[in-house]
Amino acid sequence: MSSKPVGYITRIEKFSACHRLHSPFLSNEENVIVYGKCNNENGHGHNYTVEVTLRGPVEEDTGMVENITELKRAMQIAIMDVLDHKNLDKDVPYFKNVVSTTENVSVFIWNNLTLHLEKPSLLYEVKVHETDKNIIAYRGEVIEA
Ligand SMILES: Nc1nc2c(c(=O)[nH]1)N=C([C@H](O)[C@H](O)COP(=O)(O)OP(=O)(O)OP(=O)(O)O)CN2
Ligand SMILES: [Zn+2]
Repeated sequence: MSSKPVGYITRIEKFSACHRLHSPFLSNEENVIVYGKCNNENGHGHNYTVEVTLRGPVEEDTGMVENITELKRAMQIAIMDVLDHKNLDKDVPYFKNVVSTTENVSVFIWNNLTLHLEKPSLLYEVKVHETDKNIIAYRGEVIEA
């Protein structure tokens, strides 16, 4: 029986976007209490950093888990083309009824990458830095509610 080493490859992209944290499930008063300054009616902006990690065997023939050029291509389509320089709430249909928290931005990116990666089963983690201090990761896990 043969075995292959398992590698993790990560690529980073940065995008700028604005948004407003406002839940349709809460009253205006509740939104102010929950989101504070982030509920500002005219929104606010971030310079987001996204780290996407693929996990898989280091293939003997190529020496790679996946060609980073392929990851770069998929991230351009699934992240940059749809989120960079956008108003998340108004320009991205997914966020019409989904609050544009960094958790949900991470889930959106994960879902979109699975549609555009040549080998979506390699997707291991999406990590989004909303600010230098606020960082959220999603690994495609769900919990039955
Ligand atoms: N669980 C989450 N909490 C919060 C989110 C989020 O996406 N998920 N988002 C926000 C706001 O969007 C807000 O913009 C965060 O910015 P801010 O508080 O200014 O960021 P910092 O903590 O880095 O800034 P300080 O310098 O520490 O004030 C809020 N919560
Ligand atoms: Zn914000």
